[in-house]
Amino acid sequence: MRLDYLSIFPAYFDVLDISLVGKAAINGLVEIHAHDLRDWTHDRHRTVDDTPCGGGAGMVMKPDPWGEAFDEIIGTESDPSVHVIFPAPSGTPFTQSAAAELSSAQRIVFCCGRYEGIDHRVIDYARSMWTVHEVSLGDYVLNGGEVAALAITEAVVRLVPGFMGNPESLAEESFSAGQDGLLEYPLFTRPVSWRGLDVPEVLMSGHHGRIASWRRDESVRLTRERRPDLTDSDSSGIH
Ligand SMILES: Nc1nc2cc(Br)ccc2s1
Repeated sequence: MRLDYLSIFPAYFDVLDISLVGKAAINGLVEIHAHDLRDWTHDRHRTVDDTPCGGGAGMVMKPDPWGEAFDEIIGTESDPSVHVIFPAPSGTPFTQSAAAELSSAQRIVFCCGRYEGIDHRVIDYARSMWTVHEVSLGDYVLNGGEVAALAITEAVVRLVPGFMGNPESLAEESFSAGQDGLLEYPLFTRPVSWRGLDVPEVLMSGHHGRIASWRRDESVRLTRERRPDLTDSDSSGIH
């Protein structure tokens, strides 16, 4: 899997060299390329933004640098196997299933907006050429798409076959299919008693049936408490 990042702050992605994703890069599972969008400007000030047509506050990212960067980084041929991701507050909520789908992609290009956002024609052009995802990480606004791109990267790359040492652990995580799309149950380890707080007895019983039942009940309880929106989804197993 090749991952490209287009940003006016490419140094944000240096962290990928030291994180788990860096390990995958070393193993050859992923190839990471960060690019400075200003490298595709031609004026002395390396300008990437301009005032919004129709008025309004703030600045909008000009389409020209993006188009030239696309030409060099991705090419000028249409290819639906290339996934282009635009993190944006107005995007579709990013989910574990979206991460799972992207984990089989061979090419992902992250376009990290700044200012008030990117000229919409950039997204329209990308849609005419590649598979585009406008995604949000939640109902809050960041200063740019870089942090969102890092979060999406981690969610996707950890699902790439061969990345996780123990792929079985993925099956029991929150939102995973193995968890019926529910939130993960509470976890405990030794010591059995810590500062007056004990591990639930059932987990020390060695009775696998009771343990499984307790964990399921806890997942259902937590999901109903914290994410009632998940309890009606088809994959949740609870209605
Ligand atoms: N939650 C998010 N906020 C932002 C802000 C900008 Br500017 C670009 C992308 C995103 S994703």
